[in-house]
Amino acid sequence: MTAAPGQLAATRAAWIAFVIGSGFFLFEFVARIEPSLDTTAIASFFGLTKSGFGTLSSLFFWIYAPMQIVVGLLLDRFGARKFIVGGSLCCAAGVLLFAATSVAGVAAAGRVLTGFGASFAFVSALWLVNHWFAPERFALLSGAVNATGMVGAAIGAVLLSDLVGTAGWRTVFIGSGLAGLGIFVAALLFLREPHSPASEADTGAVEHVRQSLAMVMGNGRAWAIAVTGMLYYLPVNVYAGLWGTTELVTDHHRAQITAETIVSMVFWGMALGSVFGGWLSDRLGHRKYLVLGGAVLTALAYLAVLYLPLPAFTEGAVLLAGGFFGGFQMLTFAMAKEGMANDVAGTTVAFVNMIGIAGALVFQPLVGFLADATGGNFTLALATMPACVALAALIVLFVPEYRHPDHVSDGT
Ligand SMILES: N[C@@H](Cc1c[nH]cn1)C(=O)NCC(=O)O
Repeated sequence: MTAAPGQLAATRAAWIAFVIGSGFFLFEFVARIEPSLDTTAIASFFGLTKSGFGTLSSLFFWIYAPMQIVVGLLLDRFGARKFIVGGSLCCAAGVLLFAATSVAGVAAAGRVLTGFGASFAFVSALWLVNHWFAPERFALLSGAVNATGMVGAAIGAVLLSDLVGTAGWRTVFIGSGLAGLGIFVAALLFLREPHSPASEADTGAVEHVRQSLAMVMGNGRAWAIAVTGMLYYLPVNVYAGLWGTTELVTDHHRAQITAETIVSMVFWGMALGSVFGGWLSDRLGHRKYLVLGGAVLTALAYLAVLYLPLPAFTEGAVLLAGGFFGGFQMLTFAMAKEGMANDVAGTTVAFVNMIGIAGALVFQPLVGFLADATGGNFTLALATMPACVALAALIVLFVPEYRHPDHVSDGT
């Protein structure tokens, strides 16, 4: 039997939305890490100290984190198209502004604009997956969105580092800003709005915010899953994203480049694991015990790397496994969203993401504080990572399995 032309057009529109949503996430992930590609040159160009440069770069997150819930509320009420178009334009404009100025204050405004635009990417991509595709494809496709960001950032960082060395950081920023404008044009021309509760929503803005927040933030199950996701996600931002390399250099006496290579395995593993975990979960039609099992194996992997005297190759292999099973944390988005009505899908995903990011913002300095307090013992300070992931496994054990009728497939 052949598909009707209308169905073919919808399938095409769904995949175009997936590619544009993932492409936007990939672009914003590159934009967020871009200043780290040449910290010394950028700091001296703007006449900044290390701490001044750190503040300039972190402005991205100051706006990105609180915007998450706002983005979720907007998507559920107005749909995704206009926010992906506007968000990608702001993000690209912010990157270009950063590259075009020699005034630190203007660069700071550019960084804020980048973070503001970027805040629409991840949640919008998951919102599009939710509303364009059948419920039993959500875990796989949301895992694929995550993997695009991870792989793109890992490959991009290597390629762009080389390019920064030869062409200079401003050229690289301009190139990536232009790529962001490409996403903007693609969204403007090709992105179609899916059918969703937002298409028919007619509640006033204040009432929409009040009702959606009450539904999501008043739901104990959503909180438990958000905290599970946050604890489970910590090693990615805190170990792999900040302190892991230092721990391997100071406590395991690895060379800097070896330590960086070992730590990068987390991101590769995470890209593979978020797709595989999503595929397996959709195939089994099950989430909870995959999150539980994945979290236990992740905790064991980090414990092994921290405490066993392993050769460098084995450390890399174990962190690849830790990243792989860490990728199963993406299932917390499916679990949370499926427990709620479809008209708060965006707000629910945004809430889980915001709690996850907030956790990293607290734990990055906390691990630094613990390392200082223990006389520079990073192994002990980072033992909080497997402990938190094990706690995530314990919490999810008590989360009831529930699927809202909105997320039961009608077979189409
Ligand atoms: N995987 C998420 C973060 C998360 C939050 N809770 C569980 N995981 C992610 O990568 N989000 C992208 C972002 O930085 O917004």
